[in-house]
Amino acid sequence: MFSPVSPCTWLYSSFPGSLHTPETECYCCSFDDYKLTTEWLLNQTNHRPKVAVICGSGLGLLADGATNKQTFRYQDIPNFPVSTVPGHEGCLVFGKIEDTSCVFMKGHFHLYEGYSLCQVTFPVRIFKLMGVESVLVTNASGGICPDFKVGDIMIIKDHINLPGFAGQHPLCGPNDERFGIRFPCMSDAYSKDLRTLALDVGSELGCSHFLRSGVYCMVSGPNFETIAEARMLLTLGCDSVGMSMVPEVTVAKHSGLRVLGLTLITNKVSLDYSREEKVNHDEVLEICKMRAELLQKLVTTLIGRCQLQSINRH
Ligand SMILES: O=P(O)(O)O[C@@H]1C[C@H](O)[C@@H](CO)O1
Ligand code: HPA
Repeated sequence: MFSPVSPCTWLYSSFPGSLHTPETECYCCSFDDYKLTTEWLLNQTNHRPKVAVICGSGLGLLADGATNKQTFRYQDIPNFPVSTVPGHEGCLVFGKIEDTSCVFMKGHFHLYEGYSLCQVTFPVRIFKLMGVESVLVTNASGGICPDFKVGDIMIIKDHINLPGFAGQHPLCGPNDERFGIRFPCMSDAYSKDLRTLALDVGSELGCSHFLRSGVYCMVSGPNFETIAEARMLLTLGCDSVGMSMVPEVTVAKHSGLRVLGLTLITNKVSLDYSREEKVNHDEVLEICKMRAELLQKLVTTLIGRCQLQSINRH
């Protein structure tokens, strides 16, 4: 739709229009904001990523499988929000998986941190402008489906955008046709080819018994669900619930990126008033740590296989 911007030589000593300031609470990013950040990054790195991996809570280790790495802290990248949640390191890592040039977000942003959805999804449009074609989004979530176990990995086949129903939607506001159309179709947000590939790779790696497929629901957080809310989500057809991912997926799909979503079931959501266990973020991070190595293997194998099957190329 538009050609990637060429690298500029201008170096930033300050970041005019920075999104970090409190007065930009309801900030809506302009095309120039995206362009400025893209040009800055293209000027700082020789990597030209085709795949972006967004690492959710405690999953930054996914970047460790890459070679020839180059790292930027979010606070050093013009216009980038910064991570405020434990388990989100807050840096962008460029590197290679086999022959595929990738960019990893070690940590992403949430509505509950006080960021606007424009800020939450800001990196996705930067990736698009840099030439990325596929986005692999990962996060942690609670299992609603009674069959799910802690440690299961759910391949997302669809989502429910609960904040979107209440007007918290990343595509609200003027539509920029340079990114995508006003009314994008979301019925195929998660690429069928990539989901099939993930299942195949998972079975090759011997993890079929904890690989699931299902519907993810986003809530705003930051509190975990009440039992009545959890029961409502079960009735609505949700298999898991979390506090992220849907805005990034929506913006990625809007701009024609291919999407794969993987969510790690870190806890079972209470559906029963007699259940004693109480979920907390430390437990979420603990399960992420337990599964990180396997998820890393799954992600790196998938990226290598994508290249072989040319799934990255449209
Ligand atoms: O960034 P993700 O969605 O993986 O983080 C989950 C949701 C909350 O941020 C946090 C709750 O423990 O983990
Ligand atoms: O149970 C949960 N609910 C919402 N978000 C989550 N992220 C990890 N676990 C959960």
